Amino acid sequence: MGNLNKEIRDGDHPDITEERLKSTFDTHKMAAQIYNSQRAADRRNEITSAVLKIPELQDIKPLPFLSREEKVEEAARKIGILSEHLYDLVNVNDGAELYHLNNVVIGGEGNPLALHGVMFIPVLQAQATDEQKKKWLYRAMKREIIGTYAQTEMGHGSNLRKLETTATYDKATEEFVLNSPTTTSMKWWPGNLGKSTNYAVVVATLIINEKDYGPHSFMVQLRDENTHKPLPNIEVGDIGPKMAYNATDNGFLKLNHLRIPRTNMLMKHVKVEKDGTYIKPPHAKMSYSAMVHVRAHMNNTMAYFLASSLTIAVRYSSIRRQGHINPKEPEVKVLEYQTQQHRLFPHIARAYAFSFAGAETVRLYEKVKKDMESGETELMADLHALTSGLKSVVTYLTMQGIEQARQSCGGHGYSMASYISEIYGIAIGGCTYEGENMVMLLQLARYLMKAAKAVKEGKKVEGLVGYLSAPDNRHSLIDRTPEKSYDTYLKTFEHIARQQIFRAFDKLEKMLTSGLPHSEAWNKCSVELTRASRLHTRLFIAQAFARRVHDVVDFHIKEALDDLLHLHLNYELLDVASYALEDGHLCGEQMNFIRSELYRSLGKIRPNAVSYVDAWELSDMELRSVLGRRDGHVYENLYKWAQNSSLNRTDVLPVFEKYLKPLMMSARKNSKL
Ligand SMILES: CCCCCCCCCCCCCCCCCCCC(=O)SCCNC(=O)CCNC(=O)[C@H](O)C(C)(C)COP(=O)(O)OP(=O)(O)OC[C@H]1O[C@@H](n2cnc3c(N)ncnc32)[C@H](O)[C@@H]1OP(=O)(O)O
Ligand SMILES: Cc1cc2nc3c(=O)[nH]c(=O)nc-3n(C[C@H](O)[C@H](O)[C@H](O)COP(=O)(O)OP(=O)(O)OC[C@H]3O[C@@H](n4cnc5c(N)ncnc54)[C@H](O)[C@@H]3O)c2cc1C
Repeated sequence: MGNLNKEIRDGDHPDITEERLKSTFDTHKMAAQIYNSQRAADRRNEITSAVLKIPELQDIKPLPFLSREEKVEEAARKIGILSEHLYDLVNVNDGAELYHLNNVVIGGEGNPLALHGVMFIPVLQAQATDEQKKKWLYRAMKREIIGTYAQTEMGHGSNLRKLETTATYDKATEEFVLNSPTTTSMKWWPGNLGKSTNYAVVVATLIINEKDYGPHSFMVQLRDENTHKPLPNIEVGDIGPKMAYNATDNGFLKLNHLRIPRTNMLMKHVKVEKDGTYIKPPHAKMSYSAMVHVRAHMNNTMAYFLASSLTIAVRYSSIRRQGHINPKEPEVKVLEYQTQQHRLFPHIARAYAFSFAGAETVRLYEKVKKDMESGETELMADLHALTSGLKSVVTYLTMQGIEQARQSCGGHGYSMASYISEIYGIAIGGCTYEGENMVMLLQLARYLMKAAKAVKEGKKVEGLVGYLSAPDNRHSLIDRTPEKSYDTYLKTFEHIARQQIFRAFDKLEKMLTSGLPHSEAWNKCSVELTRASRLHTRLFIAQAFARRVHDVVDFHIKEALDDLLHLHLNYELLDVASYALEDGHLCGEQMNFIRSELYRSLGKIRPNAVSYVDAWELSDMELRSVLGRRDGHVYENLYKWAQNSSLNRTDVLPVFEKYLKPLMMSARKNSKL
């Protein structure tokens, strides 16, 4: 039958092999749950193996030792080589395969085609007419041109309706005049805009006959296709180094009365006729599709970042020995400490939960995308609400989890040899991009307040907010029913979310009734509103996790996932318990029960800890972490890694003669006086 944990190899560190031998489930079958099919999990490993056979695709040296320019060049070099091998390595129509290939070969720090794949192509697919697709999309897919999505400006990102870049229609010439009138109107932030791309979909405020029609999308050629020089009336460049993600040239763009043909406006759903007549889209927010596309996929990318950090931390914790639990016995693996388990295991459960919630979200997204092609827009509001809440909650909790993973590695976690700080830097960008988290929580809150109003008016609501109409127990049944059921936990989460949604609703209503204008009342309630959104979203995540466990057929996988779900429900409930204690839905006795279940869960998870992270099947090449090495041989490789430091090229640095020697000489002279 072979080992259940598929990472076991001869010569590995015995401490990590010992962990893997304890596995109660087949890690490759678990990978099928994480990546949604056995075929997808197999393909990931096949792609990794194929990449390992191509020497030019390996990192020239560990990425933390590269300068920013070298990072940009290295990513571009690999993109060039990848293009030659692309069709042999992946199915280019499969986004998950492409994403995996990118993670293995290039990693998360970015590459010249990042925004091209993530936003430029999707926006053309969703918003270009057939004729426009022929002109740009097919060239973009063949990489004859490289594009990005240029929306955010120096002065405005969140509030799209106040973008300062204008696209003024000139009926006489049938052109739009694109202009950045102020410094703050410059596009600022778009990925790859700085140096890599030669085209961009620019989002600008449409003006026809002096009337403002709001943000619309326009295709703009930025650079000459042969020389790559910026075209006339265009100023473009890089915005400088960032916290992380520095292989990517996030850029600025100033448009100086640039004229583009009328047919460069993306017109699948919305139109400006030759005579300037404006024809509305079937839904006002259809042009926001590229953002929804990324938000819908972010749960999975965040789950991946979180799982990467945890793989590093859990593997390292299984070979790191420090201190004693029993003073008569040798030093223990730090993974034995309950505090270490409490620090890491709930985040493992979250990574799984985000992946399962992500799969459901992508399914809904695909449905809405298909509907939109035929002008059907009914589910757009549901998708917008769901993705707004999830992107905010998942990015925030991912941030917490990665930082805990880093701290759990002690001093070595702080070294770039762990690579966790880079993963952290990349992941936390997600709290900001695609809609600042508070802004997006407030978008979901609008949807929740509408649902709450409907319920108050005696109407029945369904779908994602159906629980607002469902019967509620005054007291939680956790620990009060003979059978062990997750339903009691989910009902408690429902109660908490429902109470908070109505609390925010009542507060808002009270202020409105007192005569406060809506926007002011909204602002004064906004902390309560964001709380409601978070609780609603955390309920959805827990439900998605439970739905997945319910559907699993394989006994051992189901059992292992069930343990994670149990940990998740107890940990998450403790995290938000104050809401349930407030109105007596939970009592002290139940809190004790939940706490003791949590501790019991940690013990249950412990033997499988390494296998839970191994099941993500993240290769050494994609983890880029000395601490997270599959074979557990950390210490000798830490020493090897440090040899890459340019400071070690000579024993004595020039700064010694220049500064340190004079400093010490003069100090010695002074002390002789
Ligand atoms: C497997 C495959 C591959 C793919 C992968 C993807 C992976 C991604 C991760 C990769 C990792 C690293 C790569 C990094 C890439 C970084 C990319 C970052 C790119 C960007 O950041 S682009 C810029 C993003 N900018 C924003 O998100 C701006 C945020 N602001 C807004 O979206 C809007 O301004 C806002 C807040 C929605 C408000 O819009 P506004 O028009 O002002 O509307 P109102 O507030 O008045 O609301 C009116 C009404 O409209 C509804 N609404 C709003 N938006 C939508 C929507 N999209 N759909 C449906 N309905 C919408 C809103 O709910 C209101 O409804 P009411 O009924 O309440 O009136
Ligand atoms: C790594 C990275 C990559 C990016 N890539 C791209 C890209 O490819 N293309 C692109 O166009 N853009 C890109 N962006 C820009 C990004 O989308 C914006 O920065 C983001 O949408 C946030 O907008 P902002 O910067 O205007 O934040 P601000 O809105 O200025 O946020 C500042 C603060 O104000 C608060 N705030 C703002 N409005 C409200 C409100 N209505 N209610 C309550 N609080 C509010 C926020 O919560 C926040 O605390 C990228 C950004 C990053 C960090």
